[in-house]
Order: sequence, then structure tokens, then C-alpha cells
Amino acid sequence: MLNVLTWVLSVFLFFTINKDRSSIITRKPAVLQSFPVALTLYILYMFVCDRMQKMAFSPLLCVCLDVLVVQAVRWAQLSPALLPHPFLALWAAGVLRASLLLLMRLSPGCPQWLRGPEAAKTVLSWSNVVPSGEMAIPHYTGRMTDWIMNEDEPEAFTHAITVMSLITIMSAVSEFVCDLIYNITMSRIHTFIQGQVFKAVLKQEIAFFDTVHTGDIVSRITTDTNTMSESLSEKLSLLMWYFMRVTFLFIFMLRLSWKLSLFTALGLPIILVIPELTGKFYQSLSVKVQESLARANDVAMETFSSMKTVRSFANEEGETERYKKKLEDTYSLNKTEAAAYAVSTWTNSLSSLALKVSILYYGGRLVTGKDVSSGDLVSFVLYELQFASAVEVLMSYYPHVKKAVGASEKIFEYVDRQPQVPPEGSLAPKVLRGNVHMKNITFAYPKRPDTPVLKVCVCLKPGEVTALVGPSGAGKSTCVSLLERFYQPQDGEILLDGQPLYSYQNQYLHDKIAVVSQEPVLFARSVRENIKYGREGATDEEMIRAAELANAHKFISDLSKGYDTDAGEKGGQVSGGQKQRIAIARALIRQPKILVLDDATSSLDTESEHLVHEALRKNFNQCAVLLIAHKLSTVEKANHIIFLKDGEVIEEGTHEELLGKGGAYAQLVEKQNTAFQRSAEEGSDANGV
Ligand SMILES: Nc1ncnc2c1ncn2[C@@H]1O[C@H](COP(=O)(O)OP(=O)(O)OP(=O)(O)O)[C@@H](O)[C@H]1O
Repeated sequence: MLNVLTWVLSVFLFFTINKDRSSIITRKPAVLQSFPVALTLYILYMFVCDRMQKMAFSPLLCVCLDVLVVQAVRWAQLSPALLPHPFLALWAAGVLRASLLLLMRLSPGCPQWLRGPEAAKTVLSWSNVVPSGEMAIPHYTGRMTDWIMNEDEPEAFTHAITVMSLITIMSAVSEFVCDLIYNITMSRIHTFIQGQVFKAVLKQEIAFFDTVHTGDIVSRITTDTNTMSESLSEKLSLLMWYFMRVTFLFIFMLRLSWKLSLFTALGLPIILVIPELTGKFYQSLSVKVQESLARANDVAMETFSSMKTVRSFANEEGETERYKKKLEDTYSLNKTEAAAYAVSTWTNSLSSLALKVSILYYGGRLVTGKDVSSGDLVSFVLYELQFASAVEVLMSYYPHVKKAVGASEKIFEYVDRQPQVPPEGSLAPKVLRGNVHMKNITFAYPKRPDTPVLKVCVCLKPGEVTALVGPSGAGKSTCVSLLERFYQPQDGEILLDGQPLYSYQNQYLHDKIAVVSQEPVLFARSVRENIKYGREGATDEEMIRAAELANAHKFISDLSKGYDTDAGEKGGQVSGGQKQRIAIARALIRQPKILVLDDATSSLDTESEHLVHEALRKNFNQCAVLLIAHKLSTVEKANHIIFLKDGEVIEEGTHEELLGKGGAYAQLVEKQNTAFQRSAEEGSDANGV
């Protein structure tokens, strides 16, 4: 609505400038007949619009620029030799304002508030007014025709030609300025949106990542945002540009012949319905294309991230086939999309061509009936040609914008998604003892809500090591995920120092609880950055101390670049045991109150494993430790051992107590001992042979 009013006022301003020829002005009160008054009113209006749309310009800046604009226009009026027509004054004023703002935005010292998308929008709305000068061309062509028909005004010819040339050059320049501003703005918006999607995705609960494929997420952040901003930067810019042209051109046409204009307007609804229909179809197709591209991305990402497995099974062909199949789905959708696009452009041009022919026919009849002068008819036809092609372009770009809307729907689905976890708590006590009580917990994964995986009661105490043992799939790692607040238990509660876990601040909680998981993931950064991950402020001394405790300092120092050696993607450039030790150092540097080692030393040799456990026992004796291990020799010294099976606690106690019970734990110890003895015997036999 504001935009429509803006254009209406722009037109009024144009007539006010053009007061020699316009009849409108004569009907206005005297004060409005002054061009500066009209311009100031217009600027004030724009200023109010800006404020209403909460744009980020300071009122002072706006007023300064507006004063400059008014001065420029006054100067133009006082110096007709330099700017021969008030039309150009408007143009010059617009260019001046747009260039000033652009210069300010590009200068390195430009404050942040002037660089934001809101400020850019204001620049846009102004700069889009600028190229209206181009529309003066048909007007002067008409005047030339009058001169040719009626030779008593010889100077009109030179005047019209001069003005036309000037306007053409200046319009080209202004178009350049507009495009530049627009594209800079759109790149900024693109970057901004990508950042927003990334941020929104990172906020989601872990269950979200269980259900949504990584390829899908990456597609949203890259492909969809690209589609959206490409269409917006290129097509929407043109759409806005042509929309403005269509509006102005129609006003000029009305001035020349209301009958012909009415006739043109009657044909418009027919040709406007078509893009709406094709646009809807296009939008739904675009969503499907994006989804199928995401599926293809998924395959590619999975393959590249598991390259070693693919190679060791020599399944490159198989993966290529899988990827090709996904691409074929995209291709067939693309074909439908291309056909839909061709049909829509074809119907659009056909309908506007039909309109053109009818107008020419009706126009010819009006000329013979002496309803319009020959010069006005030429002007009208030229305006109408521009008008028709502008409408045609408008319609052909419309599906693209619909496509961008389709892509943006997917993007904003993520941006607007609220994480399905209780809101973050506010507790961050200075002293945390580290008492954990997992009270009567019942839990099933959101992906399999009907399969309960845990029904437990577990306590961790500061200064004590609690061990969780049991067969694979018993629910040990699930306990850790709950402790990390990755999921919410369906029943029961987890208390930390007597307070519910969810009442603590997220950052605080993850500072106090450090977890080294079964398969720790290192980032493709230096060892230093990996150890200091999440604790960027830690000193090198702290880092080395943590590495020493994890028995990692020696091997890191032996690496080619020491702590600056790249760990490779997912830690692929260090061995499994080294990766685990770096991960332990990464956990220890946080000085946690609760330390969880989920089979964290499984890849270490017996000697290193022993060293790490000894160091932890000595240096983290105030810490509550949760130890998960398959090798029962690792948990023998634990203060409390809990044996889990099918998500339930079967038995618990110390190593000796459990051995004495002769239950599941004792049987497992026996089995492991037998297996160990057997392999030792096989080893000595082999040596004997
Ligand atoms: N993200 C998940 N979504 C659905 N089910 C899961 C998920 N993660 C684990 N499970 C299931 O939950 C059960 C417990 O798994 P969990 O990883 O806790 O076992 P575990 O005792 O740590 O096993 P392991 O010793 O082999 O690591 C298993 O049946 C497993 O299939």
C-alpha cells in the first residue's frame, strides 16, 4: 500500500515538474504549484514511509540528504542551460541521493546500521525512482512527430533530440547505479540468510538430526538459499523495475488517450491470470526439485564421508549408480520444470501479442475518427509497446519469483522451527559438587517411540568412579546422551546437585560435564585447535597439561608440526588410539566436575590405557566419573559397578561383591578371562611352532 502511494506521489511530482504542459497542476492550489514545495512534500512522505517500515536510517541523515536533493533540484531549475528540462532535475536528484548513500555504504568507515538489509532497502526504494527519466523518450518522440507534421516550430526538433540523447545516457547510468546497489544488497541478504539458517539448525535438538539427513540440511543452507537469492537478486530486481515501468507508462498513456488506455487495461486481466496459474504449478515443482536435489546430496555426502569403507568394499561403481539414480529423479523433474517454463513463457507472449494487435486496430480507428492527434498516437503506440513488453517481462519473471518463494518456504521452515526441548534453564552456580541422580528414568528414542530402551536408576558421586557394563545395546551410551541433555526422558528425572538438569544453563552444563565418546570426532583443524575446542581462551600450559594427563603430549610433540599438525577430516590423519587420547585431552582441559568415558580408551594398548586411568585417578579425585567399558579389567577398580541388560539394572556393587554374587557380571568376567587365556595360549603355541 505504501509503495502504491509512493508511486502515485511520484507521478504527481512528475506532473508538477512538467508544469508547462500538464493540465493537472492548474487545478491544484497555488502552493502546490511550486516544484520545490511538491518535492519537499514528497520527500517528507518518503521519510514517513521509511520510519513506518522501521528502516534503520537516522532521521538526521535522511534530513541532510533530503536538503541536498532539494538544493540540487533548485539549482537545476535555476540553471536551465546545464539541465534543460525539469525532468532531468528529478533524475539528477535521485541519482545524487542514491550515489551518496551508495558511497557511504561502500566506505570502510560506514557504521553497521547503515549496512544492514533495512538500510539497503531504503537505498533501493529511492534508487528505483531514478530511472523514470527513460520514460520521457516517447514523449519527445511524439513532440518530434508534431514538429514533422507542423513545421512552424523549428527549434522543437533540436530541443527534443538534445533532451532525448541526454535522457538516454543518463538513464543508462542510473540503471547501472540501481543494479549495483541492488546486487550488493542481495548478496548481503544472501549471506545473512545463510547465516540465519545455519544458526537455526544448530539450535535444534539432537532428535532432529536423527530424523533429518545431513544432505538435506546442507541443501537447505547452500542450494536453496542460492536459488532464492539468485531469483531475488536478478529476477525480483527486474520484476520491481518493470512493475514501476508498467505503472508510470500506464499513467503517461492515460494522459494521451483514456479510451486507448482503457482498452489496454481491459485486456490486462486475461494476461495476468495466466502467470498466476503457471506460477503456482512452478512453485510446487520447485519444491520437488529441491527435495530431490537434497536426496542426491545425501548420497554424495554419505559416500565421501565413508570413503575408506567404500574403497575397502570396492563399491565405487555401486555408489556411482546410487548417485546417478538420484540425479535421474532430479533430471526428470527438471524436464517437467523446463516444459512448464516454456509453456508459461509461450502463453504469456501469445496473450500480450494478441493485446498488441487489438490495440493497434482500435488505435487506428481512433485516429481516423480524429479522437487523438497523430503525434499523440505515435507517443501512445511507443508507450504501449514499452508497456506491453514490460508486462510480458513481468509475467515471464513471475514464475521465477514463485520458484524463489518455493525455495524460501523450505528455508524458513528451518529458520522458524522451534527446538523440541524445554527452554534453557538459568542455573549456573559457582560451586558444583557433581552429584548426579538419574531417578527412575524411562526412555525411548523419538524415532522409535514404542521401543523403550532404558528403565534405570543411576547415581554418580563426586570423587567416585561409577562403571556401567553390560552387553552391546544394553543402553549404556543412551544414559550418557540423557546426561548430556540430548534427549528428554519420558518418565523420571535427572538431578544434578539436587536440581533438575534442565534448570541449568546449557553452556554451564556442557562446561561441567565432559564426555569422551566411543568414537570421538576430531575436526579437520590443528591438534591445538582440537584440544582447545570450546575453550578457545585456554592457555598453552593448560593444553599441554591436559595432553599429558591423557598420555598424548609425547606423541603430539613427535608429530611433524607438533600441536599445529592437522588432525585431518574427522581425525583421519592420526591413529585410533591417538584420536582417543586427543579427545580425552579435549575433555580434561575443561576441568569438568563430571567426566564420562564411554569406552574412551578401547583403542589404546594396555600400557597406555593403564597410564591414562592412573593419571585420571590421581588428578581428578574430586570429579564424579562415569566409566563405560567392555573390557572388564578396566572397571575392576571402580567404586561402584552397574550391570545393565536390555535397558535395566540387573545387578550392582563393587567388583568383589559382584564376583561373590556369581551373577551376570561374574559370568562375563569368567568368559573374558577364558577368552584371554585362550588367546594367550594360542599366542605361545604359535611362538613355539
Ligand atoms: N539414535 C537412536 N535412535 C533409535 N534407537 C537408538 C538410537 N541410538 C541407540 N538406539 C538403540 O538403543 C538401544 C541402546 O543403545 P546404546 O547405544 O545405548 O547401547 P550400548 O549399551 O551403549 O551399546 P554398545 O555397548 O554397543 O555401545 C539399542 O537397541 C540401539 O539400537
